[in-house]
Amino acid sequence: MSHFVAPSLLAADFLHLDKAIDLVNTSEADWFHLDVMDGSFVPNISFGQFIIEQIAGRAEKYVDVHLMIDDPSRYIDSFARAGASGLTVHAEACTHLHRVIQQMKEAGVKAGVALNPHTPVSVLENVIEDLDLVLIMTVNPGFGGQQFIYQSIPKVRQTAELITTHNSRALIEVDGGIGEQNAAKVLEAGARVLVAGSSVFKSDDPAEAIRRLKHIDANPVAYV
Ligand SMILES: O=C(CO)[C@@H](O)[C@H](O)COP(=O)(O)O
Repeated sequence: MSHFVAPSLLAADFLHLDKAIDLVNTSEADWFHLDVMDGSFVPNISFGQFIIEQIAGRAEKYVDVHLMIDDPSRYIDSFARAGASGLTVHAEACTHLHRVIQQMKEAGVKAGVALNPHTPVSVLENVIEDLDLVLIMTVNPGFGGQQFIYQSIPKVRQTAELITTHNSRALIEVDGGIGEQNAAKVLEAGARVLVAGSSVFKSDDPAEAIRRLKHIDANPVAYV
């Protein structure tokens, strides 16, 4: 099964977001990845529903929205209405994670859960069957351009095992410090979605950077 490439617009030039959107639309990228930060769950503040609505209105591909916000249950419906195809909440930000997953499904979007680097995969044991996506953070969330944490690779493998054991359809997404130097390794561990911010938008040729990530040579483990 081939993998998906999801450029993160956080690393794009915000004065020319239209160009970044057109680039993703016309490139070999599969998804848009949009990072919502609230200045509380993570130190930075990025953008919210109104910007996402505009991006989604121009996007011709799957719109993957990563909510790095406290108590995301308050905003599931409004992000779904803004045009998200899928929403991902942080396990660490939800007191009632099972309920929030049901809320995403009821809102008609794909349901994802993200785990920070310190959070064990075992927190997903009782919800994995309901998930469409598991996002393994490969940096601490809140900033683009950080160093990939190599301990994430066995964690991706553990997640793939959990998915197989529970016969879940969830895809594994990796996010943070992803580029050509580590893409094969995470894919071989079981990742199916590569989020890439700096390695795409800070490169001299973003479309070519996307193309190279899409054509990475790897021997992925078999699951889902
Ligand atoms: O969620 C986040 C950061 O919190 C990411 O989506 C980053 O935006 C990825 O950026 P790079 O590490 O690829 O620059």
